[in-house]
Amino acid sequence: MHKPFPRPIDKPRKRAAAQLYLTDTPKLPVTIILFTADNITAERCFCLAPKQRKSTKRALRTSTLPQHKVLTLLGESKDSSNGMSETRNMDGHVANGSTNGVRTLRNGKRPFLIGVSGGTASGKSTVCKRIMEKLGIDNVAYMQRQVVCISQDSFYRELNEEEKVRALKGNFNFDHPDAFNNELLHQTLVDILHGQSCEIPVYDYCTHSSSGERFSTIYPADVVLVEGILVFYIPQIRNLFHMKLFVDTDSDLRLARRVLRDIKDRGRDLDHVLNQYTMYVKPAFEEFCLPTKKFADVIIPRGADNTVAIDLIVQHIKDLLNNQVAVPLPVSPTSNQFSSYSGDSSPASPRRNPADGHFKTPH
Ligand SMILES: Nc1ncnc2c1ncn2[C@@H]1O[C@H](COP(=O)(O)OP(=O)(O)O)[C@@H](O)[C@H]1O
Ligand SMILES: O=c1ccn([C@@H]2O[C@H](COP(=O)(O)O)[C@@H](O)[C@H]2O)c(=O)[nH]1
Repeated sequence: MHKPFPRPIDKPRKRAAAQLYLTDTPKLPVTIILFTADNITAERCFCLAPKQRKSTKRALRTSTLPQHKVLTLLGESKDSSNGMSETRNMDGHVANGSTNGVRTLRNGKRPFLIGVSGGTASGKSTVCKRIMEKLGIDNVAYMQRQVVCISQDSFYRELNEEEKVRALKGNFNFDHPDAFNNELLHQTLVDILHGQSCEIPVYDYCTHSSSGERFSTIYPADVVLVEGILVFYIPQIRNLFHMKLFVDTDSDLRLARRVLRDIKDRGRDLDHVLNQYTMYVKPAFEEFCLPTKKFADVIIPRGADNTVAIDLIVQHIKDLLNNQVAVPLPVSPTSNQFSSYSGDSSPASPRRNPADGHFKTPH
């Protein structure tokens, strides 16, 4: 359970710099993150009218007020008793029921990012699902989950008309690193590491596209699982993970599972699945996915059948959540043309990867 909020300020000299993250959708709550000298200390959601957003942003830009002052300025109710304080808008109205506050991070620490890779239909999603089940997360409301899971598939890039026609015929290579919007995935993970809520596109395998209108919100969580065939391929993305898992399942079994799944869930027929598999999926697995196995910290043979491996990982996550494991900094990209993750608050010095600095597919 996280502590009641606003928390008592134990050290008066600690000042909070507040940062306001605005979403483009006016109806969505804005997220305000309070930083102190050592780390993110709290994150709150507020529903503000557009005008209020502007003035609040201006007021907060240079703020070095103590936390409770910042929250007063924002109109937060002070009489929270259950750790999920009411969030009020600037007029003092309850914004959205009583449990709409986004949870604060585990003692203000940065989230722990776990990458889960492996070939198609190796069981990546199933392994993540088992981990969540064993942690009992699936019974917890989305906003309050300590562990969340996202898929690289949400970050497939938009296709042009000609590519769409080819995709519908099974003639597009969805297993090549360039099929993804890697910049967006990278930026999303950087935002997650900074404790921000993120919106990720909802991908439709039948139309091979994200609608552009449907998003799912990822709320700040202590542990974030990121699964996908190529999450370890791009160094800037790979280096953001604190822990890397590779699900290693026999390729015949993967093909058999893929055939059944793609026909049942992804609107394909047998010809389509087999053509795509032989033409693109298998060669790309060998060229791009399999070579990234060497980056894994833990290889999970037989995927979700490997209950011993899953139990060990679950135990590690539990220890993390109970603060019994020191969280290392992920490798920080030195220079990046898209965004930067500055893990500047940790004393640990980041490991550097000589391949960093160029955000493109390393052919
Ligand atoms: N251990 C398992 N035993 C039986 N079926 C499984 C197992 N793991 C995964 N599957 C099935 O195989 C298919 C692919 O699994 P999934 O977890 O979606 O793989 P990935 O995320 O790696 O593509 C799904 O239909 C899933 O239900
Ligand atoms: O529009 C699409 C997008 C992706 N695919 C295939 O999906 C897999 C990756 O997902 P897994 O869950 O890891 O299997 C990849 O092999 C693509 O070929 C697709 O067919 N159509």
